[in-house]
Amino acid sequence: MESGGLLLWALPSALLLALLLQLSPRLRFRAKVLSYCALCLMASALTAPACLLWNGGRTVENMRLVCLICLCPVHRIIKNVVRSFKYLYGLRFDVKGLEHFQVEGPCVIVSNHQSVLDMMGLMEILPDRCVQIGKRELLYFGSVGLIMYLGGVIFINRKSTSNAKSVMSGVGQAMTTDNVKVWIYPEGTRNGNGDLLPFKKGAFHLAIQTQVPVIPVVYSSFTTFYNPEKNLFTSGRIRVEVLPPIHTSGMTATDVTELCDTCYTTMRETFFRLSGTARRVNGSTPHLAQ
Ligand SMILES: CCCCCCCCCCCCCCCC(=O)SCCNC(=O)CCNC(=O)[C@H](O)C(C)(C)COP(=O)(O)OP(=O)(O)OC[C@H]1O[C@@H](n2cnc3c(N)ncnc32)[C@H](O)[C@@H]1OP(=O)(O)O
Ligand SMILES: CCCCCCCC/C=C\CCCCCCCC(=O)OC[C@@H](O)COP(=O)(O)O
Repeated sequence: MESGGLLLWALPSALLLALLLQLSPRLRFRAKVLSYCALCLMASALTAPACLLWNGGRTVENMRLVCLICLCPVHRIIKNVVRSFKYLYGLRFDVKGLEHFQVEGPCVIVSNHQSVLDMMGLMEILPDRCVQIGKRELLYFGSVGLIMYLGGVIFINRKSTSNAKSVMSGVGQAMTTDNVKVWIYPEGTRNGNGDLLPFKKGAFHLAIQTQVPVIPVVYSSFTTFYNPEKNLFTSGRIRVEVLPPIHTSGMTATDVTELCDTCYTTMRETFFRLSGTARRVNGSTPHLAQ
C-alpha cells in the first residue's frame, strides 16, 4: 500500500521534472552544470579515502596512484576518474604536442581557463608530478577541496599579492628540490568569452626565478558547446595544443614582462587558430577565420 502511494507521487513528479527540463533551456543548463558539480563532489568523496590510505596524506603522488579497484599499476586515480567524466557529457579532446612535456626536470605549464569544465581538459593531459595553483576559496568546496588538498594543489590568496608572492617563492624551492611541475592559469580567473584575458605575471616570475622552461598549453574555445549566457551545454570537441617549451635560462626579473607578452601573444594566436575564429578587433565579436 505504502509503495503504491510512493509511486503515485514519484511518477508524476518525475514526469513533471522531465517536462520542465524539456521546456526550460535555463533549467536544463543548470541541471547539467549541477550534475557536473555533484559528480565532482561524489567522485572526490569516494576517491579521497583511497588517497589517504595509499599515500597517507597530501602528496603529488596522489595524482598517479595505483588503482585499488583493478590493481593496474599505470592507472592514476584522480586523473582517471576525472578523465572518464567526458563520456557522460559527450566531450572529446583532440590533443597535439604532448611530446613537449618531455622536458628534463621541473617546468611551469601555463594554460587558458574557460570554465569549471577545464578540470576534464587538465586531467586529459596532466603530466606526472604536476601540481596546480588554485584560488584559496576552492579549499572550502567540500570533498572537491579535500581531493585538491590531497593531490597537492597549492592554494593562494589572489587578493593579497604579497601572500601569493611568498607562496609562489616556496613553490619555486619545492619545484627544484622535489622535481615537480607546476600548472598555472595565468588569466587568474575563468573566462569564457571567446578570447584570453591579459595574463598575470606570477607564472613568469616563478619560471625565471627557478630558471625552468615555460610550456604553454591552449584549449580551443568552448563557446560552440558551452555558453552560460545562451544556456548552452551540449556535446563538443575540444582541440588542445601543447606548445614548445620557452627556455628561461639566463633571464632575469627584467625579462618577466617580455616573457609574459610572448606567451600571451603566442597562446592567443593559437587559441584563435584552434577555435576557428579570427583575432578580436577592439573587443568586437571574433569573425570566422578565412
Ligand atoms: C576525483 C574528482 C576530482 C574533482 C576535480 C579535482 C581536480 C584537481 C585539480 C585542481 C586544479 C585547480 C585549478 C584551479 C584554478 C584556479 O583557481 S585559477 C585562479 C588562481 N590562480 C591564479 O591566480 C594564478 C595566476 N595568478 C598570478 O600568477 C598572479 O600574478 C598572482 C601571483 C596571484 C598575483 O596577482 P596580482 O597581484 O593580482 O597580479 P600581477 O599583476 O601579476 O602582480 C602584481 C605585481 O606583482 C608582481 N609579481 C607577481 N608575482 C610575483 C612573484 N612571484 N614574484 C615577484 N613579483 C611578482 C608583478 O610583476 C606585478 O608587478 P609589476 O610588474 O606590475 O610591477
Ligand atoms: C560542503 C560544502 C559544499 C560546497 C559545494 C560547492 C559546489 C561546487 C562543487 C564542485 C564543483 C566542481 C569544481 C571543480 C574544480 C573547479 C576549479 C575551478 O575551475 O575553479 C575556478 C577558479 O579556477 C577560478 O575561479 P573564478 O573564475 O575566479 O571564480
